[in-house]
Amino acid sequence: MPSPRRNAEGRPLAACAPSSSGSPAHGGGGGRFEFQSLLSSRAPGTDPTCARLRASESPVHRRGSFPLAGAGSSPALPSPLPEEDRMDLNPSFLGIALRSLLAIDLWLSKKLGVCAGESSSWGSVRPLMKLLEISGHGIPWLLGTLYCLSRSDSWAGREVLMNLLFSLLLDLLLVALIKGLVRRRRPAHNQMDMFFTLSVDKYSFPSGHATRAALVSRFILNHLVLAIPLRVLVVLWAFILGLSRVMLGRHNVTDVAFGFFLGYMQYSIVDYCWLSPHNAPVLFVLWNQP
Ligand SMILES: CC(C)=CCC/C(C)=C/COP(=O)(O)O
Repeated sequence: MPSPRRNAEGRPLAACAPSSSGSPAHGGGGGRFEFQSLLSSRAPGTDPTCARLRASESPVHRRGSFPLAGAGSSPALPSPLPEEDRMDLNPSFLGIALRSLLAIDLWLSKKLGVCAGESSSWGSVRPLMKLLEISGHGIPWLLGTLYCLSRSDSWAGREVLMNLLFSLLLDLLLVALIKGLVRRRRPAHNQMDMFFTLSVDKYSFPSGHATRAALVSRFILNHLVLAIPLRVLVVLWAFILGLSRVMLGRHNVTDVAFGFFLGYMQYSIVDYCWLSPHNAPVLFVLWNQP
């Protein structure tokens, strides 16, 4: 005989989720996530699910809301809850895994945030980290690319720079979009003293510096002929820039990890949509106008 399901406090849920319900609670309900009850930190008194539960536990409510039982004939029969409530109460493996990952992320990010303030354990390195921050900021990269474009006198150079400009703009757009959608706050230990930010930059997921570092370094490695030591330096710069985001307390580790992934994928998009005088002649002709 299967053992009754249990809620987050280990209490059996058999009364709320009868096994005859078709068991949507195991994720069969159209692929819906089930971790709402795990992620919810609402006080019991304010949680509508809890309110419904308490009501269903009341004998008065039970009798009145289960007409098939007949008034007084089966007072112990539970009232069936709407399907979505039963699913909410069932902690899934995915929910537990996500919560654990989040806890590790927050713990590790706090540990690594050693330059988050002047008085932090590595506070003396903070100015250096802030210099690195500027090296991955969008403004110098955009201005630098525009300047080089204006100075470039070869078609090949102009093509590469035009695509770098397109990459940087695509990156800004995607990062702003995701930050606005996810709205994850920056770590509590971060000091918001960054150079030139947009309004979405109050959010931390994903790290814009990490996406830019991955995108630009992949771009450079693919389009610039560099000696091996310089190629290593480019990769090191990207990695240290990402690490410095966590050390400065600007980001959690997962913001940077996802940022690297996103930047890497962005380059694939740029490569796929590569702009050239053949497929985007207007751009190149316009740029050549006096
Ligand atoms: C205003 C422009 C052109 C870029 C903003 C660059 C910026 C401030 C990104 C935020 O980076 P993190 O998400 O790594 O903190």
